[in-house]
Amino acid sequence: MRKLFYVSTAAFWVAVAGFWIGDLLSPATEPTATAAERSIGAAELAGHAKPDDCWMAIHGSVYDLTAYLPDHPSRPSIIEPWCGKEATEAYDTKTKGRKHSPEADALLPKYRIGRFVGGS
Ligand code: HEM
Repeated sequence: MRKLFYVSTAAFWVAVAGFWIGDLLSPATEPTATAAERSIGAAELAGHAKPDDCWMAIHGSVYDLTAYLPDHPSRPSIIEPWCGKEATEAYDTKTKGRKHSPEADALLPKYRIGRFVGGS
């Protein structure tokens, strides 16, 4: 009888320690990037239509290109009119039927600020 008492007491504390350690090891619940993604409509986009505050919607994403504009290789007058606008076609053609390079595509994620939910 005494043996049964010792064994069950030990089993109880092993179980308590197991739950405690399991809780410590489980990952903390943090909001995911997807949950935190901003949805941006055409009206909000249009509020950022200046070279010193320039957002564009390209292929369903919104980019804040303010910091990039001074580095863009074209004349400013070619890219700046697209600030605040849905600019997929301009991006895909450079306004003269030529695609941007893969290097240009690779720059985009750095400036992404959300998902475009407005019409084009
Ligand atoms: C949406 C409006 C845009 C227009 C109208 C536009 C237009 C142009 C033009 C005319 C050139 C120079 C001539 C040429 O290479 O053919 C150029 C080059 C370039 N643009 Fe844009 N651009 C736009 C947006 C962007 C964005 C958002 C990025 C990247 C964040 C970008 C990155 C580049 C790069 C890296 C080049 C050098 C050539 C290449 O890699 O294709 N552009 N763009």
